Amino acid sequence: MLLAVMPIYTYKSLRAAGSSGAWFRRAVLLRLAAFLALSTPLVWLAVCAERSQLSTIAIEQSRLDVKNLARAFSEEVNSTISTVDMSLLHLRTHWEQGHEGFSTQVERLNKELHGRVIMQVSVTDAQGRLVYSSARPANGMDLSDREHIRVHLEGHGDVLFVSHPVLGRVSGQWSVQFTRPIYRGGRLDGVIVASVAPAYFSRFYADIDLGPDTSIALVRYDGTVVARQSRNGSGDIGKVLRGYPYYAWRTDKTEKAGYFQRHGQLDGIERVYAWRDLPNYPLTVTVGESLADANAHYDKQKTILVRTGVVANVVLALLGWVAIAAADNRRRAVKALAEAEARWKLALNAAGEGVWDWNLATAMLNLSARAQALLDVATPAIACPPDTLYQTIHPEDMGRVIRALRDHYEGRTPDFMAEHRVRQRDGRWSWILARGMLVERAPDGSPLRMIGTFANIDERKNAEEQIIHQAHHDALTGLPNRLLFGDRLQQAIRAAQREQTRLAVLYFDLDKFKPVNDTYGHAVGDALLVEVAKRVAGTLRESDTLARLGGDEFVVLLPGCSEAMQARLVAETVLAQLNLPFVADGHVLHISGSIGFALFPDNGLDSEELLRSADVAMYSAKSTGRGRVCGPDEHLPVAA
Ligand SMILES: Nc1nc2c(ncn2[C@@H]2O[C@H](COP(=O)(O)OP(=O)(O)OP(=O)(O)O)[C@@H](O)[C@H]2O)c(=O)[nH]1
Repeated sequence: MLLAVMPIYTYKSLRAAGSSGAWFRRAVLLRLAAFLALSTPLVWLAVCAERSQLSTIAIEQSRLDVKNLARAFSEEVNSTISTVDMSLLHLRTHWEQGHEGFSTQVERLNKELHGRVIMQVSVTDAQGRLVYSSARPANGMDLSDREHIRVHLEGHGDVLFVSHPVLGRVSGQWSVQFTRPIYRGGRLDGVIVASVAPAYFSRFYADIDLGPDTSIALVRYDGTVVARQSRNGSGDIGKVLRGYPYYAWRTDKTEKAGYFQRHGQLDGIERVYAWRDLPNYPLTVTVGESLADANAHYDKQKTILVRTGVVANVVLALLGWVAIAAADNRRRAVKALAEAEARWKLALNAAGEGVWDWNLATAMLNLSARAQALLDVATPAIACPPDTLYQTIHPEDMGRVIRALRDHYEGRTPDFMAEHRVRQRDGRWSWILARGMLVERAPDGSPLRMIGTFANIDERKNAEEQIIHQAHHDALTGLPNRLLFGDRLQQAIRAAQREQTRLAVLYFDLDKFKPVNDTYGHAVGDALLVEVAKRVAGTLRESDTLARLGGDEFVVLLPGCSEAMQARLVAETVLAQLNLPFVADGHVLHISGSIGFALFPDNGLDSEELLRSADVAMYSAKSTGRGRVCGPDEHLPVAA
């Protein structure tokens, strides 16, 4: 059958349709390339966005750091300058009260301040000539041209002045001059000068490692670098910075602190800067952390991010490859399935077979056009729960169908096959051969889906029935033959045994039949035999069986007959019919018959014995004159 050779595509077989070669198919590789061309930029866009986010965080963190440092630095520097200023005021008081013991005061003060700041102290007269120096003997040198002296000689009031850093000609050391005017009697009497090494202002940060490119500077109101802690060491002291936003303090006093980001003027390094004005002095502190240092804190995270991107890209590529290869496999399998389906449907249609697909989970039966015609249903999909099969299947076939289904479900048969009748819409029964096989089971093993075919077998069934009929019936009269009669007689005997009843058999042979044949021909003899069968059958009950054993011999089974009298009565009735004239093929014929009968169990305990008894009785009737009925007890006359 076609079903046996056609491929059955199940989910498993679809999966199996894929092969390792699928990975390297051109179509798969092209799709993978397209997938990667789309997904890779997305992955790296995400990585770049995250890296940029980290850079933003780095700069924000850096701003916070430099802001805090600028505040701390400004407080420290302010404290140092206050110390210097307080010391100047203290020494000025001494100087104003008299010059004696002034050197001692200076030494004592330096001792007290040791560790915080060490100052050299000088004093000029009202003309700017040096009258005292803690570093060397006063030689009356004219210092009136120096900015930090001149500013007081010009009279700008009692304010602290901070000078440009000056590189000592002899010492080679930088110093910054802090000066205040000296008054006597309300008039300018000179200038007191404290010289301080700029390193004092940034020493506090020498030990703080913010990164190699961090810059901490103290800048004068005109942009002059007073002190700077950077990779350049003290090399930048005295240089003038231009164009920085913190100059605004001179015009716009509202801004006292702020940020900016730029390339450093002194070393070209890009930094995040925080600046803050000293509250009481014309100085600004700046702290700058290089972007490279700020970002270095997040280098590890950035490296991890890049590695994550690489891993994500690889994983995405592999997953994409698997998914694309699987999709390609499935597409090919489905295509192969469609082609195969088309092929075998064509083959099945050509063979006149209908295809059915029964979903047991939804109880829906899908039918091809041919299957629909065979079942004689109006739609290609019908509800068909297993317990409604009896509505369409012939009751006599139902048990066989259910058994075949159960055998297949339980694995005893490789496929399902059953021949059964189905009811047509006009009420007729039509024979079909149903074949099928389970293609899907639930995880618990219960059947989910079956597919199969229907074929109409009416013709074969009719032929079979005809053969069976011919094997059991007499071709001339249509009566049961010896075989069928023997079968029915055995069944009747078994029933009589079970029910403790009796039955009778008549055995009769026509008298003077041969002359009919001889006189009118065989065809007339045949016609007479047919008429005899009809007439005798007409005298019997439906439950009786009239059979032709051959020639002009007939038997009758009387299942309900329990008395010899009854049997005799039936035999007499049959005989009366045989004695009546027959018309066969236009000829009026007169025959008769000799009838013997026997009873079960009286005259035989099985069919053969019983028939033999009836035959013997018939022979008695024949030999005692013909045209009569004889029972089993009526013996043959003793031969003369
Ligand atoms: N026409 C016809 N004749 C048959 C058929 N079968 C057997 N015969 C004939 O039927 C006759 C039966 O023989 P007998 O029963 O001895 O002949 P009979 O004349 O009835 O003799 P008795 O029974 O002694 O009265 C034979 O001539 C057979 O050839 C048949 O199917 N058709």
